Amino acid sequence: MKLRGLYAITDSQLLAGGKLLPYVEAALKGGARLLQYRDKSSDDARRLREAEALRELCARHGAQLIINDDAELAARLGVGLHLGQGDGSLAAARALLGRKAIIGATCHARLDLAEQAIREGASYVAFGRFFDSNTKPGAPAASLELLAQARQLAGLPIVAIGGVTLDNAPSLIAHGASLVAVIHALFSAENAAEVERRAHAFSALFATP
Ligand SMILES: Cc1ncc(COP(=O)(O)OP(=O)(O)O)c(N)n1
Ligand SMILES: Cc1nc(C(=O)O)sc1CCOP(=O)(O)O
Ligand SMILES: [Mg+2]
Repeated sequence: MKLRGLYAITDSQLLAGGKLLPYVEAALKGGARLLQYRDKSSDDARRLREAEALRELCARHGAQLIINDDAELAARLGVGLHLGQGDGSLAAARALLGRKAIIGATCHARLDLAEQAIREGASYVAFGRFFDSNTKPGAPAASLELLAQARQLAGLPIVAIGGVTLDNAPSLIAHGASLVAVIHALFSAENAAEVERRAHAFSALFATP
């Protein structure tokens, strides 16, 4: 599967109150190619239940589910994984999940971290944050020039994250981003129909002329 397009990431606050499944389904209908389940709680039973439901939705829409932080849950469901710098060994996760699994790595604004992630078996490398982020305002800042440099270095898909909106996503794509990862500008919508409209608009930015 070619990794290119909208990468939607869930948020426990924005999707509270029964919005998780309808809003995610809207994002998938709008063309999201990857969906990351990002839930920082320790309620393992709920996390398993929700991740299973998301796996089913992704399968129905031809998208890939990625679990944030939790290699064991990803292995249990047979889906992908995203690891940050403090989230455990990428090489160990690759051994656990097998060579076909999608495993992504946070590289902040550092090409050396991307080189290391590539050596350890990453499927994509993620850089950010590129703009002011509602979700993670304190994340280290990254520049558009970095994306162009990463393009030279990595034969892998490059994910851009952090404050991505419909207005600024074109600059990220022009500088080499293969996927744009979005939370607030996608899921802060008033209703599921608006999520779908936004997802369509993000996806259209990747359409080849
Ligand atoms: C696609 C993508 N890129 C970066 C991150 C951030 O990961 P991390 O630094 O581990 O921070 P948390 O998301 O775990 O708070 C991500 N989740 N997804
Ligand atoms: C989870 C995350 N990681 C980041 C990083 O820079 O590594 S920025 C971020 C939050 C992305 O959410 P929003 O689209 O609302 O800014
Ligand atoms: Mg993490």
